[in-house]
Amino acid sequence: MPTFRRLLGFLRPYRGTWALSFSLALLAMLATVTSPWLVGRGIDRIRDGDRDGLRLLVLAIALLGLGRMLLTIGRRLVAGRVSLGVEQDLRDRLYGHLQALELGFFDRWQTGQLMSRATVDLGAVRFFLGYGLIFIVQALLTVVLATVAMLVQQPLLAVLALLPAPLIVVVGHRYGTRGRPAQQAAQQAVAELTAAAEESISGIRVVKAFAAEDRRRRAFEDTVEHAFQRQLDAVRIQSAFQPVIQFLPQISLAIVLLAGGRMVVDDTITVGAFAAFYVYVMMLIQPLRSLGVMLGLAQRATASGRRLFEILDRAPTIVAPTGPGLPRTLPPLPAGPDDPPRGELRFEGVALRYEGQRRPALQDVDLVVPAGQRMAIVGETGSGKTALVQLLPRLYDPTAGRVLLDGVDLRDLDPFALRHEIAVVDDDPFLFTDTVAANIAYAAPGATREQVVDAARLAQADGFVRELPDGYDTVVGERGLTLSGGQRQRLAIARALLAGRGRSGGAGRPNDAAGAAPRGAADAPPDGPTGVRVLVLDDATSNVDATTEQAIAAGLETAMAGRTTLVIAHRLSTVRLADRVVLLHDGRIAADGTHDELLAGSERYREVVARGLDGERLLTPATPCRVPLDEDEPLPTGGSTA
Ligand SMILES: Nc1ncnc2c1ncn2[C@@H]1O[C@H](COP(=O)(O)OP(=O)(O)OP(=O)(O)O)[C@@H](O)[C@H]1O
Repeated sequence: MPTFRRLLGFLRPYRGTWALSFSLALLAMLATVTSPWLVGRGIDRIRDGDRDGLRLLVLAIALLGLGRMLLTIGRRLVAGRVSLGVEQDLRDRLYGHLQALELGFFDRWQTGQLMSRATVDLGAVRFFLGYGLIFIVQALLTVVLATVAMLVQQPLLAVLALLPAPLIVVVGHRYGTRGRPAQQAAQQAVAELTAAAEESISGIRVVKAFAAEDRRRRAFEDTVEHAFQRQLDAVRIQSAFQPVIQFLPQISLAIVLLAGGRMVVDDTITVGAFAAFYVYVMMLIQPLRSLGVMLGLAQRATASGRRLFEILDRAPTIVAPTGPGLPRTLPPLPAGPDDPPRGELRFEGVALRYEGQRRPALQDVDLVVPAGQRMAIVGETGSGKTALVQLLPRLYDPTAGRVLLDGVDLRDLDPFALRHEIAVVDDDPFLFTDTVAANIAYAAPGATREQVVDAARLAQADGFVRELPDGYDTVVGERGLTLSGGQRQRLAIARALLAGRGRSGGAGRPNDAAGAAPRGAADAPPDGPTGVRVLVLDDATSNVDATTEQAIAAGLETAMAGRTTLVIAHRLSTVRLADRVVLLHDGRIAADGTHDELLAGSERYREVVARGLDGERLLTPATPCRVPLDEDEPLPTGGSTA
């Protein structure tokens, strides 16, 4: 019941419209209930041979019918507005809420589950609130008004005719208690089906690559069978109850024919009164029957509502903090050469344990990354590299300790504002179904075409983009399936290069001026990206060949210049982009220093290099690297691990 009451809460903004709809329904029902009485009077006029009286009554019946028609048209229009309004509100609220929820929520929910709630459940709720509820009210009104009319005219006959009514209520109630759980189970099964289908389609490449179509199909057939059985359970209950609910009103008709017919024969009532009564009972049948259907609708809506509230009640955990002086803002970006550089990162006693995980992904992480430094993060798979960088845009909050950007605890910042300060290039970049240009300009919607092309050129994407059928206006498919992994990665780098542009309003690149960039800053074009303090590259060049990678590295050089950069590195060439290397092991910092220092001093680093860090290339002194390094800096060869 609380769910039902909460669902009614969605009608609150439409109280006025709903009241209008209700009033129109009431008037229409009054007209409906009056007409059998007029029909009865008309029949008596026929018996009496009263032509004028009959004509008048026919006119009244016709006018009443016309009025009812107009009222119903108005009521339907008004109810339609309510239904569509509720649907829109529900969609906005659910989508807005999903957007506000933190990443951790999506770790535990299947996409298909969320999709089915956003479509199937939302549809059930809006149909019930928009139409179902008014049908129920209308049906109840008809029952009440017709009952009153019958009681006023023939109390005894009315009581006899209404004898089966309590039975209908009892059966309806039983139907409710047994039908609701069955409906819920069926809906859950359909949601699982949707989730399974979604996963099969989005994972189609893996399915095909491992020739797992048959296995996948069999698993899917099991899910279909489960959904089929649950729906069959619901149908069985429906099949047993619905016909009974339909049959019971027929008993009333039989009683009226029997008892009322005798009264006419005995001259206790007129034929007209009997006819009117008969029409009243007929009038009751449809609402009583549809009440059963509507009960089912109400049940479904309540079950769906519960599933929607399960999401809506899940409060986002990563939100803008409230309290005196909160959320805080970051110190301004440098406006001139004398201003301090920005982008300093501090990890103080940081630990992160993902929900439901026993082992922490990060623990006791103490780290200071000075503004403008480029730090490579290396480590075996699962060592916590991604976990560490995910803390920066507050995709997750640390479970212990704190992370500070330019002296401000990230938890004191509005995550929305913070994310404008940090550009991330993922290792599996997601592209939206949109043009190449729009995908590049995703983080900077105000960027001009020139800026987009510029960023693409720097990311070595311009060449292949121009060869696409519509160049920058080519729409790339879902997840950019029409592009290769390397091409997607280059677009993602271009996107990061553009991030923050036009937001800070400052001309040029703010951090350059203070000389924070240890190298490369001087090579950057004067109209480079602005505003982003921290750049995170999650093995951003893992999908491209060596030649392209070197070219991208030159572009990255521009992006990194003057801003703090954290690079998750799997290869030597990526490590070479950095001033400093941090080695993670089991979520802890195992070594920290330059590549050469670590090679010389850390046994574990040497192991990681030899086993995982694309060892061959790292250990081969001949590995070419055209990243512009300072002339006096020797190329790291890594030979010492041999
Ligand atoms: N969303 C998540 N929910 C629960 N556990 C997670 C989640 N993401 C990562 N983990 C776990 O946390 C640990 C650290 O994972 P992380 O992704 O940071 O490793 P990584 O060093 O980036 O590995 P790789 O090089 O393979 O990408 C792993 O044990 C992983 O299983």
